[in-house]
Amino acid sequence: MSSFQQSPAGEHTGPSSADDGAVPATPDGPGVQATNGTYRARANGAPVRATRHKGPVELRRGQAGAPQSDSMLLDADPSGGFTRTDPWRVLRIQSEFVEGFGTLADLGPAISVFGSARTPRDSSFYAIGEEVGRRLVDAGYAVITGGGPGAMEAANKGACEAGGVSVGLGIELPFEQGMNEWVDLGINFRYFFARKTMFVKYANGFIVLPGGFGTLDELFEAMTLVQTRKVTSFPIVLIGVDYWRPLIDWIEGTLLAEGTISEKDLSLLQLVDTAEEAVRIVAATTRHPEAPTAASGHS
Ligand SMILES: C/C(=C\CNc1ncnc2c1ncn2[C@@H]1O[C@H](COP(=O)(O)O)[C@@H](O)[C@H]1O)CO
Repeated sequence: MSSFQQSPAGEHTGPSSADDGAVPATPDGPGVQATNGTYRARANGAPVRATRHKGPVELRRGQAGAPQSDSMLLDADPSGGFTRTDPWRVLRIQSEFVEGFGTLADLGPAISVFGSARTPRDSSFYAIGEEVGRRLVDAGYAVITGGGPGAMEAANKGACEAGGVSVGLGIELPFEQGMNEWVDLGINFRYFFARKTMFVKYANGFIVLPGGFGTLDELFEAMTLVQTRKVTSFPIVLIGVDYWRPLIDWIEGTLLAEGTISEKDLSLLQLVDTAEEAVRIVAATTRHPEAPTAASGHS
């Protein structure tokens, strides 16, 4: 038996030998799905009994047998393989931005505080982190951290205990840590880059405590964004002169000396030893905030 391929407009697009494959039940009689996904009518050319509409497209005879979008949506895909494809990931990434923007839009003035996930609770930098959180709240800022342990926990603790808005932007890691207990408004991210956007978009400046690769990554991203004027009026304050001095010396002695950065770029960083100085600098450099409270609504 022979059959023909037919476009939705009803033009014949060429012969084919068919009687193969599954025959979907359609309102107009049976059809056969071709390898290119179109449907062709059987040779006996079922008469047009109905026209199926699919958005702006009209489908008749065999073409009308194409599965409906709804039924494809509701059909279980036993493999679940599509969730490991890039188009699906794009949607997941988009959902992280939607969730982040939606949750943080009303946050008000905020400062992101970075620092090592490994800072012990009995360390002087943990105490300084707590004081930073507390002083930021007293100055009218919400405190945003990575929501993890160490310096992040310290800043969240200070902010929470001072009655401010304590935000944690957690990251999914192979070794599950969970959000520290001092986070009152937490969002978990799968993707570092989506999370990093939130640190910058919803903060008026950065305070950076001693840290490792993660902290350096966040610090250098912020410096690049300020250097390239992707963000403006964005103070970056490093706490811990002894810890950061060798890095600053290297930046000065090598990067500046070799001309890979300019004098102006170097001035992006401010180096201090106390929470008080750090908060004074960010407060002086950012617009004066209205004081948000922990009760501020976020939907
Ligand atoms: C490695 C350990 C815990 C990991 N947990 C983290 N949770 C949330 N955020 C994290 C975590 N680790 C790194 N970060 C981010 O990077 C910065 C700290 O990284 P560093 O390498 O420790 O300096 C921090 O600001 C977070 O945004 C505990 O063993």
